[in-house]
Amino acid sequence: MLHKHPFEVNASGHLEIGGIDAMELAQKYGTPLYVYDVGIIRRNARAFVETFERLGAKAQVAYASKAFSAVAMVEVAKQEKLSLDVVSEGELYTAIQAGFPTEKIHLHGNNKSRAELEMAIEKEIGCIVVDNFYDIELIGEILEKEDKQIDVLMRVTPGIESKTHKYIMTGNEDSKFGFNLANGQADQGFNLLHNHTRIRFKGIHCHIGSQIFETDRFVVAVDALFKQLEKWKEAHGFVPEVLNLGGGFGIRYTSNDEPLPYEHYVESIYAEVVKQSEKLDIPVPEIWIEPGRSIVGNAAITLYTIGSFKDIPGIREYVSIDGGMSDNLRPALYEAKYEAVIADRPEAKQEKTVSIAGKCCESGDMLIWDLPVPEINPGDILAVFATGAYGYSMANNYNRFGRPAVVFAENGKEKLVIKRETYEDVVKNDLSYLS
Ligand SMILES: Cc1ncc(COP(=O)(O)O)c(C=O)c1O
Ligand SMILES: N[C@@H](CCCC[NH3+])C(=O)O
Repeated sequence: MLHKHPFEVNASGHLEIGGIDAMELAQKYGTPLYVYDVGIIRRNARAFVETFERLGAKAQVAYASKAFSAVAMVEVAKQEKLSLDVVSEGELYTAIQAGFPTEKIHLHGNNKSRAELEMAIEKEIGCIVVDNFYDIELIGEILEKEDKQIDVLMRVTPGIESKTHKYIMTGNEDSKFGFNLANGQADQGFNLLHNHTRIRFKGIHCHIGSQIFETDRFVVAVDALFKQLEKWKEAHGFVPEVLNLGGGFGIRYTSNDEPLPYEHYVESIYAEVVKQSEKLDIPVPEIWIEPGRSIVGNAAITLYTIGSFKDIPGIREYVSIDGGMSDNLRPALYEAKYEAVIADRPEAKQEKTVSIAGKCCESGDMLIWDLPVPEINPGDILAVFATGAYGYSMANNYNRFGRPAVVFAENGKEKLVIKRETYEDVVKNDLSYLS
């Protein structure tokens, strides 16, 4: 284990990913390169699925594919018997391309288009999570036109502040997502949904935020949902079939992060749902969760080649790599922190502290501030840990860089699963103005 990250060093003293030497991967596929250890993805998925099984809970673990959506990833999710959370037609299309069972797909989104909803209804996906009144109207219209029905959950905003970056809080009252519990919007939504002739209203959903390190926020969320359910039971006799507590389970980016074992979240959520169901005198509903980051986050490493150096004596030394905010937006967007090692000597004695700069034309394109490193030179391969979630999925073509390639490695075998974008790819939608 390197700095508490789940990777090993091989007999040559090199970093190893899924049983493959990181230096070989960099040489064969070039850099920047995302490499996933598929064994870690499976282990993460099983921690959730097997805990529900052990507890005897009826449950669905839906991988939130926004964290990393790709045909190969969806195939692994399918193998691991996960359900799938998608938030767009593109993610839904990816799932369908990967042959994912549509009845286990759940569609989210705070501004679902008619085309997205039509596709979801045409493909008869398992569930649409309605986010607002416009959703209900559009879904109703499409179902009427197509003479169909569909299962629906209502996303509610419980007014819970989670301890995380404000850009990734979602359960607080001032949020663009969901029907607020406090101001009566959830009641209005309920009135539209529960006697709808075509919408099969199954229950409620809430997602309090992302990268959360404590179970008590989830317990508070369960309590908030049950407070509302009690009102709906008394007034309308409503009994939910499903409660979806979203995702948000925190992972280790740096050695300062101390994530909880995933089992703890499942156990706490389940215990509270059972307790509250008994109190309300209803059968324990099916519990759904939507982990994204916690399935893929710690499973990938990004490999970069080190290039130029700039030493400002008494201030800092900048070391530039061949990627940056174009393949990992998180440091620029959330001041997210990462750790990294030099791939062919990950355990070498650290000699100095440098700051790792991306190559985009932005002062804010800094991947890691103040990273301890051994003696390093241009051409060295830098391996950044825990880049598996919201890395590739938020990659972009800023400065017209092509997006990196993605490789899956497992048990000493590797496979290219996303090709590197070429410059032809980058200009493929451009049309000449003059000819
Ligand atoms: C509705 C919903 N479900 C699931 C997730 C996945 O969250 P995470 O990747 O933190 O598990 C998100 C993202 O925050 C979300 O908005
Ligand atoms: N993209 C964010 C998380 C967003 C969660 C999706 N609702 C991150 O990298 O942390």
